[in-house]
Amino acid sequence: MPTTGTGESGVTAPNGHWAGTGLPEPPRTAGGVTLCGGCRALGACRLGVERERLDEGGVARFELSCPRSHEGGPDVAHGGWTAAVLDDCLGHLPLLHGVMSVTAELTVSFVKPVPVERPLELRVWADRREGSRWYIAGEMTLAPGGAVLARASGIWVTRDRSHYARHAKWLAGQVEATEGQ
Ligand SMILES: CCCCCCCC(=O)SCCNC(=O)CCNC(=O)[C@H](O)C(C)(C)COP(=O)(O)OP(=O)(O)OC[C@H]1O[C@@H](n2cnc3c(N)ncnc32)[C@H](O)[C@@H]1OP(=O)(O)O
Repeated sequence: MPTTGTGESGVTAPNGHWAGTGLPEPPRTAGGVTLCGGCRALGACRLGVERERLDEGGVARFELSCPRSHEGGPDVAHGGWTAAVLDDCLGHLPLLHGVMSVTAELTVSFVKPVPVERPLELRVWADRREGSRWYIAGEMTLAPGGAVLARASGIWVTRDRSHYARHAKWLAGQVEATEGQ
């Protein structure tokens, strides 16, 4: 992934394009975390993902912790945080292969309460690929000891650059149709 250097925030400014999409590469933090639209202004992942990498076996590994701002019950994560971070990290597996995709289905098992502000790990792998569909699974564990806290699996569908333009066109059509009512 070509880059133009690292700014003061540690976020690497991209100058390349995702293979096959024509879309600009998203920026990455010093920890290698690809930033989505909402996190770019902050220069950090708001879900608390600190590091990400692809290991030799093709498994994506993440270091993270649940920020206090996502506390649900006392000292434990809101389930919405757990689902969101699993969606985000599972979707980063195609990204780490230079492929853009969107979540089509996601199933989450909440195995144990997730403590806030504790080091966590997440492993993500592809069970199989069929055409444009990636069948991805992952497991969140407590960093010391490796107790499983949550599991997720789902389907990601690869997209090309027309995805968002197509959406904008579809939305404009919906708005136009309701304005005429
Ligand atoms: C770091 C940067 C990260 C950036 C990536 C972030 C990734 C995410 O956040 S993903 C967000 C959550 N997921 C989504 O928004 C996906 C929404 N769903 C979809 O786009 C589609 O259902 C999708 C692509 C999964 C379906 O794919 P596929 O199964 O191949 O079905 P396909 O036959 O092409 O389309 C199914 C329906 O969706 C519609 N559709 C597909 N793509 C689009 C689109 N871009 N715009 C509008 N409608 C669309 C089709 O027209 C069709 O509609 P209908 O049933 O009425 O004919």
